[in-house]
Amino acid sequence: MSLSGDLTRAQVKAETLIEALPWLARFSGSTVVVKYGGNAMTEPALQRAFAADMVFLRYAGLKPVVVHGGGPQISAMLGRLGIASEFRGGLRVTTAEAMDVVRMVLVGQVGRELVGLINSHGPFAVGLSGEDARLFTAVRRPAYVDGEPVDVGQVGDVESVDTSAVTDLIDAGRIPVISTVAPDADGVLHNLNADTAAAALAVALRARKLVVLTDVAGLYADWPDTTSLVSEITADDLAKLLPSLESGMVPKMEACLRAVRGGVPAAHVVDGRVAHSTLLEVFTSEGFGTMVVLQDGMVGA
Ligand SMILES: Nc1ncnc2c1ncn2[C@@H]1O[C@H](COP(=O)(O)OP(=O)(O)O)[C@@H](O)[C@H]1O
Ligand SMILES: CC(=O)N[C@@H](CCC(=O)OP(=O)(O)O)C(=O)O
Repeated sequence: MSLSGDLTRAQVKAETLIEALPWLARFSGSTVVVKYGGNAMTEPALQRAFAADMVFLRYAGLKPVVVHGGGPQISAMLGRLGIASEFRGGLRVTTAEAMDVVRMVLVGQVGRELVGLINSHGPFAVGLSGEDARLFTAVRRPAYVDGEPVDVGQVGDVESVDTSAVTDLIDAGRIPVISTVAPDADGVLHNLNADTAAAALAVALRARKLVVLTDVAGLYADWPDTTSLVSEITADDLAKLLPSLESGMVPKMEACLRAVRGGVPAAHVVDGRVAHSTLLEVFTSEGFGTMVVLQDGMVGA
């Protein structure tokens, strides 16, 4: 490499770093709720990149809170145990038997693995489930298929959030890592869709952003037409689009809508197949994926 080539590369690196400056200034001190899911959760190099991103955010003065999914891991374990599972309207039909497996996999496996990855960088991550310190209280929810409600068993929506355990950890400089199982008011455990729970938590924490990782580039207005990627959409336009969306995108986009209507300035769906997608979203001028805002012209998201 020539001296001028080295200088050019150094300048590109410096420009990349300096591009983050206005975003560091804007978001330092802010709480960001990140839903970890999709490929980022199953591919080892992407898992490590995600964990590094959370620690980067923390050192940059942001307050990351991670809510993790685990649908593929739950399905794999149910399969190994010979328990059938089925999705309706994007939600897993959860019998009492399946609920035991959901809790075991989310709290005991996926949550623990992510805590370990983050903690390879320092003593930051502490795992919680929705059961801890009454973080989430669930209420049974139906799924909707062709506009009709269908019973999906022990599946919950978030009825209330007690943020105190999470804010205690944030105040201590930790990174909370949250598994989405929660009791209802009678103590019956429910399976919460992780996108839904992340949105409810972002609202309760008055987060600055909700970032949802998935395994596509973002929301497509006309799925699977790849030219129809939406870079920004308002809550009202998203509400109109929701009935036409399929499967996993339904709870994800409902979650974004819930977040921005609940006061979170921006909700983003980003491509978890790309390493460091969270950093690209937070710290670069172009942003990344699909951004949902309450109204057009919302600045500073
Ligand atoms: N309009 C749409 N835009 C983007 N993806 C869509 C759309 N409709 C359906 N999908 C599907 O939804 C999937 C994301 O949902 P899901 O698999 O549940 O995500 P995750 O595992 O990240 O929670 C995408 O991989 C895609 O196959
Ligand atoms: C009710 C419901 O469907 N719960 C989900 C919980 C995990 C989750 O949401 O995981 P992903 O984000 O990876 O899809 C499930 O059982 O699969």
